[in-house]
Amino acid sequence: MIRFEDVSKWYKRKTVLHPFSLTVREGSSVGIIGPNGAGKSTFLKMVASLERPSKGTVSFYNEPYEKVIKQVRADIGYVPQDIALYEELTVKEQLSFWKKLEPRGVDEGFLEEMIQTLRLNEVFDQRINRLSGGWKRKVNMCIGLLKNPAICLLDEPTAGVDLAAKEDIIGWLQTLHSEGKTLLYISHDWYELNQLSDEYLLFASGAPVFQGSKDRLLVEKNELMQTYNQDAELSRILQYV
Ligand SMILES: Nc1ncnc2c1ncn2[C@@H]1O[C@H](COP(=O)(O)OP(=O)(O)OP(=O)(O)O)[C@@H](O)[C@H]1O
Repeated sequence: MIRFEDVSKWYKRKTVLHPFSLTVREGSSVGIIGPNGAGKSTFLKMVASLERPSKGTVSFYNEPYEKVIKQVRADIGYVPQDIALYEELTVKEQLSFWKKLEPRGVDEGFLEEMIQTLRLNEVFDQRINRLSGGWKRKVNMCIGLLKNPAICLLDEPTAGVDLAAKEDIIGWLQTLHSEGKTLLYISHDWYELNQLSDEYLLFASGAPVFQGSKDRLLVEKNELMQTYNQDAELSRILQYV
């Protein structure tokens, strides 16, 4: 349902993603892995339509992106790696601020379930600047997914959080997956990846070099390590599969 065809991306003279093609199935939960700087975030931003390809085409629902742009915008929720919250607001104020910005309104039942699962009600009246990194990341996630999106994109959703917050976040993402939503998330954490992914997308040196199940990754990992033997970080990642 999401298809990249011969897509590449460059900034000025710097090529960040070399030409690649891939498809993401509706309802799949895709763990995006790879060394720093391999192009994972740029790829995710292109799915989110925050970045456009320099060359090639992206289609959603078998239609070119340009034709279904409105539906795509409505269907996508993006949780950025960087937390950008208003530090002076309480969690409650923060959520109501972002709710007002949703053009189609918010499904209150869904929001309530997300708040409960992430236990945000425990810190509802606290200002953001008083919260730990784990709570901030949960608020950040709640805002990114406020509109109950069919396609959930998350850039390192559990980076820097403690185990309790991690369990909450993983639990919520598992719920979304079980409801048939499509999940794409970047992670460096094999615990999280094992809990959530039914498919892996591995980036190396500016291109996706593997897409498939964990079983297939296990079969192909030695070959991948040999092919990219200059990339010590990639070998390190694959050692933990
Ligand atoms: N707006 C930009 N202008 C120029 N270069 C960029 C821009 N955005 C990303 N890059 C470069 O593209 C390359 C890939 O970056 P990207 O953030 O996609 O990698 P990543 O795999 O997500 O890395 P990380 O794991 O560190 O987040 C990096 O070398 C980065 O410096």
